[in-house]
Formats: sequence, C-alpha cells, structure tokens
Amino acid sequence: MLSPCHIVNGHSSGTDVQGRTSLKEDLQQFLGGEAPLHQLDDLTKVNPVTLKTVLRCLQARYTEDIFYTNAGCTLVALNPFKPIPQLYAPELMQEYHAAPQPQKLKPHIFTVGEQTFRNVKSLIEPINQSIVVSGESGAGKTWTSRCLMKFYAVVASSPASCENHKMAERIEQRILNSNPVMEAFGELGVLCAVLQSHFLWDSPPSRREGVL
Ligand SMILES: Nc1ncnc2c1ncn2[C@@H]1O[C@H](COP(=O)(O)OP(=O)(O)OP(=O)(O)O)[C@@H](O)[C@H]1O
Repeated sequence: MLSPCHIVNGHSSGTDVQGRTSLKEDLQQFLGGEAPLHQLDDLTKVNPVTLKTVLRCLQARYTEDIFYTNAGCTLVALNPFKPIPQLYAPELMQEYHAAPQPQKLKPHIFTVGEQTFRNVKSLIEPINQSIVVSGESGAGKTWTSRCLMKFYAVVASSPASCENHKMAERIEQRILNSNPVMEAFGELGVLCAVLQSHFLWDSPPSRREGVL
C-alpha cells in the first residue's frame, strides 16, 4: 500500500496548514476532479471498476483516515500504521451490535463480526461461521482477528453479568493463544508457495445455551 506522502511528489514535506491544503488540492487534481472517491464505501461502485480506479478510491479513503471499504460482500481493511482508539471503542461495538441493519453503517470489521454473530444466534444452518482474514505479512491480519475477538467478548457478555464477561475474556484469550498454531499452518503454506501467511479460524466459537 502506498502511503499518502507518495501520492504527490515534492509537496508533502510541509506540516503546516498550507502544506496540508496543497496536498489535498494536489490529490484532488491527481484524482482528476472526479466525484470524491473517498465517499464511495463500496469498491463495486467505482466506475469503471479497474485496478487503477479501485486503488485510487482506497488511496483517497486512506488520505481521509477511512480504513475500511466494502468490496461487495468482502471487506477491505487498510493498515493505518497508527493507533486509532476511537475506531475500536466499546461504544462503537455496541452501536454495530444494536443496529437493525449493521451493513448500512460505515464499513467496519464490526459489521462482519455482528453478521456472523447474528447468524450463529439465529441457529439457521449453517450455524458454524468462518471468517477468512487474508493479506500480506504486516497487513493487519492478527490485529483484525484480535478486534473480532474483542468485539465478541464485548457483545456476547451481558454487562450485568461479571461471570459472563470473564468467560468471554477467557474465550478471547484461548483463541488468541491459538494464533501461533494457526499462523504456523499459514507459514507452511508460504513454503509450499500456495498461501502467503494466511490463517483461518472459526468464529465465533460454538454457541451453547445462549452464551458463547
Ligand atoms: N487497524 C489497525 N490499527 C492500528 N494499527 C494496525 C492496524 N492493523 C495493523 N496495525 C499495525 O500493523 C502491525 C502489523 O499488523 P499485524 O501483526 O496484524 O499483521 P499480520 O498481517 O498479522 O502480519 P504477519 O502475517 O506477518 O503476522 C500491528 O502490529 C499494528 O501495529
């Protein structure tokens, strides 16, 4: 992924307001004065859908600090390379959890988490859900998996029940502890030139009597 400072050569060194303004102007010029690409929250809406336009859209969103974009039923996550606590706040998790249609909210890993959670709760076949997190080394797969585990820990535990919360934390920890094993399978794939540091895991864990 190109960092925004690579987009406009020679204009990104200034950190003052004027520098930032010219960066934005240059970027807009670079984008050819098209409709603001960062507002497209689904890559299938980019017209025409080409590698160039898709990358431009992701670049434009990255520049606006928007790190999640839908691509049809797939979610594309960009690594912000900086901490963004508000993007993973428990309040935001609850917002996605409580939304009648989470897919209508801004693209987020919590949408994926909530959808699978609802599928498990609905007990409609197939009850077991899988989420595939893939990407290059350093893309943010482990981070994303942790976000999902935290999400399930928050939404699956009743705030009134301390015991439920503790159990959710124990489940989160167990799954996170299994990461090295799952990653080892991924690395084996790299050696075989089949996969590139990918791992799969079941999520959320099987549901028993109403609790995760
Ligand atoms: N959403 C995010 N917000 C903030 N920082 C992030 C985010 N995603 C990734 N990072 C940063 O990028 C680093 C690398 O991410 P991560 O370890 O998840 O990559 P990975 O895809 O699992 O890499 P590998 O395949 O090599 O294990 C993290 O340590 C974190 O600092």
